[in-house]
Amino acid sequence: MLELKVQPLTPEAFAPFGDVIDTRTADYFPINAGRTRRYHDLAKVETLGENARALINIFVSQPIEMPLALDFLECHPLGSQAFMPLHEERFVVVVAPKGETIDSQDVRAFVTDGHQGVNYHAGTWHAIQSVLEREGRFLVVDRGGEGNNCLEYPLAIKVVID
Ligand SMILES: NC(=O)N[C@@H](O)C(=O)O
Ligand code: NI
Repeated sequence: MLELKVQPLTPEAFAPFGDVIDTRTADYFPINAGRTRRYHDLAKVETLGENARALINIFVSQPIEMPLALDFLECHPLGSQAFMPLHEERFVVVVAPKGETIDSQDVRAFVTDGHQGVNYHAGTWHAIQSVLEREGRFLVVDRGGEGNNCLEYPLAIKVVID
């Protein structure tokens, strides 16, 4: 079984897998007579295939127990998938590069700090949402449309936090 210890999420380390959504590291410009800071175009939304469209969702998830035991990773070949916590919830992110197969050497585990969201690029292998400590409410932006947009790859992983 592959055992991984989570590392703090950073945009650089996550770049091969997608985007980190974080107003603390993003540029903005003023709108609405200066009352609003627009943090603009923070992540690459991909909606591929027939009748593809962007979906706005809310996920309400029960917390996981650590160590986290995974028996598969999944991917969405036809679109990106973004998770943004609505109440500074922390969550565990396990990813592997897009591809037909997964090399265990390439799997990475991260933990967010409550201010961060993630956007998985189309095809990035990832664990299903794994929120820590308390029930989590997340804004989720992903892809709707025709075709199978959820593939699973069997892989046993134990994720530890420290
Ligand atoms: N299935 C679904 O909507 N969610 C998963 O893709 C996930 O990444 O949590
Ligand atoms: Ni997913």
